[in-house]
Amino acid sequence: MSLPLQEKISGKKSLRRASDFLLLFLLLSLIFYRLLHLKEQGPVWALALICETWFIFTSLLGLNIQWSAVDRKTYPDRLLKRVKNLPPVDIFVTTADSTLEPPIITVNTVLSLLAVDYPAHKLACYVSDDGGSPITFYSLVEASKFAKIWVPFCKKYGVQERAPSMYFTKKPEEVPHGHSSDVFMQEWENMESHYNELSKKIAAAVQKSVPSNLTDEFGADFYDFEHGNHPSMVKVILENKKSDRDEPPHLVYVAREKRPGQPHHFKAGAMNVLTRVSGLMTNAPFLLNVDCDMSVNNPQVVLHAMCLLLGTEERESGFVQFPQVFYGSLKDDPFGSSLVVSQEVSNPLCSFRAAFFKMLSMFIYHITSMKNVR
Ligand SMILES: O=c1ccn([C@@H]2O[C@H](COP(=O)(O)OP(=O)(O)O[C@H]3O[C@H](CO)[C@@H](O)[C@H](O)[C@H]3O)[C@@H](O)[C@H]2O)c(=O)[nH]1
Ligand SMILES: [Mn+2]
Repeated sequence: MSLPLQEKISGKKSLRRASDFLLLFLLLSLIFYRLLHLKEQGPVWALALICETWFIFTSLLGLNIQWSAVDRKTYPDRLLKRVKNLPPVDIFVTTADSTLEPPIITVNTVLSLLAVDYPAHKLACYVSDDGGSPITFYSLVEASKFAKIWVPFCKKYGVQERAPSMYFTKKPEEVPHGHSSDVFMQEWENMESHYNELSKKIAAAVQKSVPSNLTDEFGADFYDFEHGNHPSMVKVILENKKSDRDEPPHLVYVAREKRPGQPHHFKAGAMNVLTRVSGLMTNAPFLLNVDCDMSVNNPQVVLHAMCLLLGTEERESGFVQFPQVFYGSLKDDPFGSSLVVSQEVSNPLCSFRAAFFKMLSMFIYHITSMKNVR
């Protein structure tokens, strides 16, 4: 019998459940106490009562979700042995404003995704640019040239952090197993200088606001692009022809049509367009959705997701949500902006970012909701 691709690990929950019950009991007693003295205390207590009731309601929802929470352990090595023909995955990256979301950030997100440990010809990365910005497009074209050396470097040395801006923040502490120190250091320095060059080119393009070499090679299409009023544009930046194992995946730039007065529905609208464009181009059965400022910090992320989506019992799963780790937050996170509690403890729901989806499940959902409407 073959070993499972994933295992559920249910920890001991009795202590946790007892403490949740105690907390709930205390909160309900508070509400009871407020109700008892509401008449004497007046409107301030009424307001407190409303707030506390809402708090208890949301706590109950959280309690409901975490009641039978389990940890899941996934086994990518078993997956690679068992599934010879891994399914294609379309990756969606959304960006909306080249000023608020500097292109170098989007570029790092895209590079980290292009370099994941998965057969490159099975991956296609679609970048939706709601800003319709030539700078973003230019940055992606430059990044695609860098990807041709970055992807093989990451795979050769088993780099863990595949967003170059993260990887080059410090010198490597050790030489990857089985490699010569001299050769590795030389390649590392070479790679770092190429990345610095890429960053400089992008910074210069941002400064000038129109990259000089956009005029001929690719710029022409952006000439009549007016912000918020332009036709749609789809450009294939990289095409993986399967000829070379180290070749990066497909990379496609998409700027959807925008017209004044037409609602564009923000990220949801961009995602809709991406499903249509990818449906015509690669039509993968799975998709991964990432915001432009999220890089991948585990190169096996797609394999881990596939362990959950391709198993037997897991056929029921429609999506796999990964937790997020935040960089650069304040020490001890006093404002809770890293969402540690909501992601890891109380609320493992789908946040529509850093999540894998099974296309078929969305399709089925669509059909069922259509039926309901009728
Ligand atoms: O018109 C738009 C607006 C936003 N985005 C993209 O959507 C993502 C999220 O938008 P952002 O403004 O960064 O919102 P956040 O608060 O950081 O994101 C959270 O909240 C959003 C809803 O407010 C969700 O859509 C996101 O998935 C979730 O990460 C980013 O990649 C944007 O580039 C677009 O593509 N088009
Ligand atoms: Mn954001």
